[in-house]
Amino acid sequence: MIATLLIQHEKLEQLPSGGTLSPYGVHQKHGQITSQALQLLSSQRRQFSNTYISVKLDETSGVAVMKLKRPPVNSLNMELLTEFAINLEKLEIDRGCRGVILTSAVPRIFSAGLDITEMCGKNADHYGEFWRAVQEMWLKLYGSSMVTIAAINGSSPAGGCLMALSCDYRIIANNKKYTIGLNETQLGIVAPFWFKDIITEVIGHRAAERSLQLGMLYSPTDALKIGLVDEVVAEDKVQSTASAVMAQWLTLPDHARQITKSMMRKPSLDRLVTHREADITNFVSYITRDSIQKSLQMYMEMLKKKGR
Ligand SMILES: CCCCCCCC/C=C\C/C=C/C(=O)SCCNC(=O)CCNC(=O)[C@H](O)C(C)(C)COP(=O)(O)OP(=O)(O)OC[C@H]1O[C@@H](n2cnc3c(N)ncnc32)[C@H](O)[C@@H]1OP(=O)(O)O
Repeated sequence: MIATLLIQHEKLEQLPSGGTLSPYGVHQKHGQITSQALQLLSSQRRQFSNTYISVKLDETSGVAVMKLKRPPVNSLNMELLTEFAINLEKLEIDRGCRGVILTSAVPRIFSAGLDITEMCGKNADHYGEFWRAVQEMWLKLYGSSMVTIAAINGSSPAGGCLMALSCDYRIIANNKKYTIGLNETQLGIVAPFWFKDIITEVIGHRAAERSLQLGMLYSPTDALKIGLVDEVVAEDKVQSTASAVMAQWLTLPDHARQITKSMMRKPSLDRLVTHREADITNFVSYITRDSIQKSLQMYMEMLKKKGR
């Protein structure tokens, strides 16, 4: 028992921020074994935090709450994406964790999507690396065997919406100021095929086509109408509803639910895995076009003007 706890604890040790998946073996910390064991036995919660992600795992329920914490808008830069993938992988291999609630620590924003500055004025190698990190985040989240619930406590455009769409269930706060959707065309860019596939899976072909062509951002109630979210609840009930829904989902045997989830999601995952390198090449050649760089720069300027 103690040995198992030790292994789990060491798997969940805080990693250096901004790092890549590093081996964090079970034999690293012999000297601390006794105090770690005692600490673990007296506590039902484990927490770890990187620069842009914090995780709290409740060992009693087996549910982790993962929060994005990159003010002002949780835009997804390379470091955040990398930390996200590492933390999710750590939870994935932790037997004590069966479900993850994804939410934001930044008031009024779930995530503003991909960090546009990562896609402007950089070189091709950078864009390639960035896109690989975006793919990795999605493969890990969409492909997770855990129950994943998005507790959407703020606006969630583009890549933020993709994250929410990749979860098993979406709960959004009832606030007209919050919007959610894949608005890429409004930036003058195209949503990648796997963004398109996932929104189509969730809301159906007709709604997805309209939504994607017009780059639509929906209020919570409109998002509910088209099935982009599963539930709209009062702002102060988002987390408790997420916990209640999670508890319900966790009443099912993991094995049956996981295989079912995998059957449903495998075709989309396989499509990206098979075409991963081509997708990166395509992204790099697209994003380096002068016209696309200009569109993104203009969009950033518009955002900055609006903020003044
Ligand atoms: C042929 C086929 C080829 C296929 C190739 C595919 C290529 C496709 C590539 C990429 C897909 C793109 C996905 C994306 O996710 S792009 C990002 C889209 N995101 C948005 O449009 C959201 C933009 N932001 C907002 O609408 C708002 O900021 C808000 C609603 C999220 C929050 O509003 P508010 O609270 O009023 O904050 P501000 O607008 O004042 O913003 C504060 C601060 O943050 C900066 N900022 C906002 N969003 C981003 C972002 N996504 N990236 C970087 N920075 C962002 C904003 O500029 C302000 O900065 P400041 O003025 O310096 O303070």
